[in-house]
Amino acid sequence: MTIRASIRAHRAPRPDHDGGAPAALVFEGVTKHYGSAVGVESLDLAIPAGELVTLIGPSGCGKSTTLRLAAGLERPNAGTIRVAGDVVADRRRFVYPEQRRVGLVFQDYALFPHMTVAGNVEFGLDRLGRGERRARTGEVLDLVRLSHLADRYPHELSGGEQQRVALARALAPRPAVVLLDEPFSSLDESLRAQVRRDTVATLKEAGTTGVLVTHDQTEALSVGTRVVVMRGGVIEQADTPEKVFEQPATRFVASFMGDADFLPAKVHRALLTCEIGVVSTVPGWADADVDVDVVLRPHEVALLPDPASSARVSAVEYHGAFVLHYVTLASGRTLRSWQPHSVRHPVGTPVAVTVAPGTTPTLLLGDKAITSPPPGSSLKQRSSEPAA
Ligand SMILES: Nc1ncnc2c1ncn2[C@@H]1O[C@H](COP(=O)(O)OP(=O)(O)OP(=O)(O)O)[C@@H](O)[C@H]1O
Repeated sequence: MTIRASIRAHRAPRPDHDGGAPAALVFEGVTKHYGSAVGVESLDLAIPAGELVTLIGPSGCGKSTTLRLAAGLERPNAGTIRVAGDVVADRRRFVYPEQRRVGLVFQDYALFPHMTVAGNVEFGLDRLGRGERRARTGEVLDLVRLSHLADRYPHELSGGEQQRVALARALAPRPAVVLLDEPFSSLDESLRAQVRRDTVATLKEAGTTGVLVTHDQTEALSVGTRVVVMRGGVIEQADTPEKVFEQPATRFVASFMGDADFLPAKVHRALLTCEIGVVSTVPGWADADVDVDVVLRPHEVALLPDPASSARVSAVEYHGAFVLHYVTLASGRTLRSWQPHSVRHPVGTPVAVTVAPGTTPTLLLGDKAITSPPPGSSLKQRSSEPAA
């Protein structure tokens, strides 16, 4: 089964409905090409109401194209896009951005400089009467805790406050989904975490579905109720943050979402072994005999000085709370290991390398993760095969 097919199957029975209520945003077989460049290819994704989905992937993988298609800033070449159950783009139909129930928050906020905070928020509410417009503006400014700055102009606000105005403006018309394109990237590190927490809390409080594009792996994992990892215009994996990190579907996801090292390994009679010895048992693989690669993350690798070991610490990087140790194994391959702040093994120290207890490492066959023995890897099967 291809990854795309498996993602579809996993959303059964109806990809665009969640217990009767339509999903907030649905892409069905959506393709967008720019000449010969692939923006997105046969994209299938259903985002239930109330979720906050993070979109992540390398530069050029199609994140912004996905948002722009949802917003109505691009027309798909093929496929169907639905917002809150309504078709907004397909072969025949195309609903313009201002008529879609989507709100947008961009990296640069795009506030109108000549309008006050209240003016900026009221701007998208022109279909309401004056009284209702004022009341709704007051409500969303309360929500983002900016009521006291309603009469200021954007240049009189901090970056974090401008971001909150942009969010209030996006939320004011009660959109079915808010699309956020790297909304925190122009904020400095110390402010970013606070603004991020405020934004997530505001979206939750408003009960609004969000799709957030980010370059930052930690942000994708910590903010999203679901993380969508893209590559080359297609979805590699769409899952909970825990699954994406702990059970990556592919070699690419394993290496893109956090640090990962790969070692050739073998599963024989339910025992996973590689160059560092026995890694773990693999329940349910009692009859298997198969060569795989094992994915080891630095927090799963334990070190202990051992003069008899041929593995050596080859580099040490100080990261503050933790210290990253690079270890060169007898084969010349390198593994990384996070050690607590107080532990520093000098370069050249011989170390025994083991896997932290309780680790259930991901196994790869080629570039895909496997959770059960592949066909043809059973010892029983092989012993019953007639000799050639
Ligand atoms: N207007 C355009 N004209 C031609 N090609 C485009 C256009 N917009 C996007 N592309 C191409 O489509 C692909 C996807 O671009 P997109 O902007 O969606 O990627 P991205 O994942 O958002 O990248 P980044 O992280 O760098 O912002 C890229 O190969 C890009 O060069």
